[in-house]
Formats: sequence, structure tokens, C-alpha cells
Amino acid sequence: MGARTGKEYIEGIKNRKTEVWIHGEKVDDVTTHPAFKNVVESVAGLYDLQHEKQEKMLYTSPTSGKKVGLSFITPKTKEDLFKRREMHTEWATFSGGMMGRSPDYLNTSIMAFGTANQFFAQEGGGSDQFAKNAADYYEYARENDISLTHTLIHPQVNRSMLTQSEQKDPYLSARITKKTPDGIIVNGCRLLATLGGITDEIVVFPSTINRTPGTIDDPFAFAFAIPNNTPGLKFLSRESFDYGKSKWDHPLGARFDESDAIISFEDVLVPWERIFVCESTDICNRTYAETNAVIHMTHQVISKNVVKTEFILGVVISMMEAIGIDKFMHVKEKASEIMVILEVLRSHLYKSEHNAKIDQYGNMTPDFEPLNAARNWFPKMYQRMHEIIKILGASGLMALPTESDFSNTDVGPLVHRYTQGANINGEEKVQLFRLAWDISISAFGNRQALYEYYFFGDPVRMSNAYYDGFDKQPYKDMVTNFLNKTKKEAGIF
Ligand SMILES: Cc1cc2nc3c(=O)[nH]c(=O)nc-3n(C[C@H](O)[C@H](O)[C@H](O)COP(=O)(O)OP(=O)(O)OC[C@H]3O[C@@H](n4cnc5c(N)ncnc54)[C@H](O)[C@@H]3O)c2cc1C
Ligand SMILES: O=C(O)Cc1ccc(O)c(O)c1
Repeated sequence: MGARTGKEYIEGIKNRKTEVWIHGEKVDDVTTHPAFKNVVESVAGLYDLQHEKQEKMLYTSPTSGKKVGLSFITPKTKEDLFKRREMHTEWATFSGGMMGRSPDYLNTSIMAFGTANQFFAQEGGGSDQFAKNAADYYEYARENDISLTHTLIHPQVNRSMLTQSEQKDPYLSARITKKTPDGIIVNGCRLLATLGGITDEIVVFPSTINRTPGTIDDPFAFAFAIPNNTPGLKFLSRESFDYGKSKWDHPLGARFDESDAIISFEDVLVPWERIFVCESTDICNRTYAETNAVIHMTHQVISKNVVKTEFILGVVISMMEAIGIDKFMHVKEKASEIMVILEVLRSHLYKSEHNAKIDQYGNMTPDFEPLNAARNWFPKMYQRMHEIIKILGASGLMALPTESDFSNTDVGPLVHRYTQGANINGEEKVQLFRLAWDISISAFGNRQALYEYYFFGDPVRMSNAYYDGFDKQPYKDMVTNFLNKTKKEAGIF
């Protein structure tokens, strides 16, 4: 098939008839349901963009010779990484970086699993069949341009219990309940699938963050990918933040609300050919790190976050000029904080690409150190950018008549006059500040802040993993050498 168009993506999910629930009802057709149709249209827009900018977005499949999405590329050179980043940038620009789960994010991980497929063959739970499955799945997803969601997290019942078997209900988190000649049977729940009901397939993998060393919880230790319409699979979506308002009133929420879903498994049969890990806590713990999937995913994330930061900077500078606060010292200081965040992110991305090396699987792999630092830092910086919009926007983030107020002949002229800015008319100012509101105040905006803080894992545990993995010795040696030298110079031997 090759790279799909928006129309093909929409037809695909329409025909799939995934079991999606929202607001207490089963969704008949996600492509027309008010909670999903606008974001479906946005995802379709991404697929169309692949064809509008083919040079930038597609490459030739090494197996079929067809044009396929560049996010699936097996990078062999630094130029491949630059090209892939430009592709990520193009898709991110479509939404101002507000779609965290544009399909390129997970496509990079499928590439990594597929090319590192021998990882899944190792002793202690792996098999040649699992390795073949990972290679085949990469080929299948790339050639058919499959859109994916993923779920890695156990339900938030009692986090003080380190394993799922210890929970008061050890059958709550999704686990293998039976093995049959056809595959495994899975029952229980997983969190949290963003874009859940509106993708083709779901990747059910272990957390990227290691479980506590030494804990074995094998019925919960698996990795597989299945179609969203597999019998017994339900997507229980959160309330929609697309309130069906005009895109002028809700410029982000009415277009990019990706939705998040709890995943329910009821006697779901996962065929053997779709399984990559089965009952191995040990392999699960190492999957993301040792296939380097997390590195390729982070390359997409930081590319996307550069765009998101550029977009927010643009909004903030426009707001400052709109209400004439752009000469105040503290205001410039706050905008400069965002400029610094942008330059730091760009530098991390640059270093990661320029220091890239061929890994053990033959892939040109970005340097993880700058990417890892950036993914530990940005979740906190995003909260600050969010705050800066509120500090600078003040009442302008609430004095926000709607499109229908402007078009009303009685109050339209009034609101147009009363909402004007320093060098901008009322309608233009409200449109700009509605965008700022949708980044910082609305349910959509606050979900973005939560997403950026948490989606890659709990920043506290991530920081501890970062600290533990950091090579600290050179810095300790530096200080020891310095102290030894001063001791010597002081005549103490
Ligand atoms: C908007 C959004 C979208 C998401 N999309 C996806 C998705 O598509 N796929 C997916 O798999 N996941 C997704 N996630 C889930 C995300 O990965 C988790 O939120 C994240 O890993 C943190 O886990 P948790 O939410 O269970 O928090 P918890 O682990 O429950 O943590 C809650 C609080 O308790 C503290 N805490 C808990 N346990 C410990 C501990 N052992 N030690 C120290 N402190 C602890 C944490 O620091 C935190 O402050 C999404 C999350 C959000 C918010
Ligand atoms: O691995 C974890 O524990 C959290 C995590 C990481 C990457 C993701 O994309 C995601 O949705 C969740």
C-alpha cells in the first residue's frame, strides 16, 4: 500500500469499528462522533501532508520500492537523521506541536524493535519466533502506514505495592490468564492510550522505566501489538475536551484533542505471531533501553518540542506587542526565558544528531546523553511556559467574547471596540488571546501541561534513573585531583 492519504486513514478506522466508549455510550463511528471527528480530521491532515510534501515526508521502501512514511526509516547516516527530524518538524508544525501522538512518535519505536529484532530472541524468555514477529511487524506497519497507540502503565491502584501480583486485586492489571496453541489470553486493564480509539492498532509494551530490580512479575510481563478491533478489547475514553465549539473559539481543543483511554482486555486472544515478549520481566525491563527505541522516540519528542516552544514563543511575543507590554523589563525577561528554552532544546537536538553513531543493530542512532537531559528538563520547563502565558495575559485571558458575540449586531460593535489592543483590533486580539487561553487555561491546555509533565514517565523516577545512570566518576576525580594538588601546594603530603 505505502504511505496513506487522510481519506485512506479515515476509511481504515471507520471500517475497523473499534469498541470505543465515551460519556457512557458506545461509539458507533469515531470518524463522525463529535468527540473524535475533529481530531480524526487533524490526523487525516497529517497523512495528507505526506503527499503534499512528498520530498520531505516520504522515502522509498527497501523491500517494496513503494513510497512510505519517513518516520519509519532505518537511519543509516546522519543525513537520514536530519531528514527524519525535518519530517517530524513538518508534522509538529501542523498543530503548533500540540499533537503529542502524531504517528511518527511510535513509528520510530516500531522501527527500532524491528531492526533490533534479535533482542527478542535471547535466552531467558525470548525466541526466534518473537524476533521474526518484531521484524515482520515493522515491515507490516511501514508498508501499510498503520497508525498506532500504545499502553505501558499498570492501573493506578496502590503504587506502594511494587508488583501487580501484590495488589489487593491481582487480576486488575492486564495479565496473561491462559496460553493456548493460538496465542495468549489477556484479561485486565492498562493505562493510558492517547489517540486510543482512533488508531488502527495498539502496542502493549512494558514501561520504559525499569521495575524494581529483583522483582519478578511474569504474568504481567509481555509485549505485543494487536488491531484495535480485536474481540474483547475496549477503549474507555475520558470526557472530550472538544466541546463542539467553533474552531475560532477553541482553536486547539476543537482540532487537536487527542483523547486518552483506559484499555480493557476481556479474554483477548493475542496470536503468537503478534507477540514480542512473553512472561519475562527481565526482557521487559531492558526492552526500550536495549533496542534503543527510547532514543529514537526521544529524537521525535525533542524535535516536536522545539516546534511547540517556537509556537508558544510566537504567541507570547504577539501578546506582548498586542497589549503594549513589550518594553517592560520583567516582561522581556519572561519572554527571554522561553527563548533560552528554545535554544537549549535546539542545541541538545543538534548535539544528539552530530554525535550520532552506528549502534549494534547497524542503525545511525542519536547520542542519547543530550536527548535524555532534554527529556528530563522539558517537562518542568513546559510548566513555566504555561505559567508565563498566564502571567502576561492576565484579564485578557478571560475578557474573551466568542465568535457569535462578534457577529451579533447589538453587542458585536461593542466587544470589537472594548477588546482592542495597542496595535490590533478587537477581533484580532481576541483571536490571539483565545489561542493563548487554549494553551494555558482551557481543559485542553491543562491536559497539555499534564501530558508534557508525565507522558514519558514520572519525572521524579526518571530523574533518579538519570542520576543512577550518569557517569559520575570523572567529576569526582576532577575534585579529588584538585584537592590533592592544593594539599601538595600547601606542603601536606
Ligand atoms: C495526558 C497523558 C497522556 C498519557 N498517554 C499515555 C499513553 O499514550 N500511553 C501510556 O502508556 N501512558 C500514557 N500516559 C501515562 C504516563 O506514562 C504516566 O502518567 C506516567 O508514567 C506516570 O505514571 P502514573 O500516571 O501512573 O503516576 P503514578 O505512578 O501513580 O504517580 C503519582 C504520584 O506518585 C508518585 N509515585 C508513585 N509511585 C512512586 C514510587 N514508586 N516512587 C516515588 N514516587 C512515586 C509520583 O512521583 C507521582 O507524583 C499518559 C499520561 C498523561 C497524563
Ligand atoms: O515508560 C513509562 O513508564 C512511561 C511512558 C513512556 C513513554 C510513553 O510514550 C508513554 O506513553 C509512557
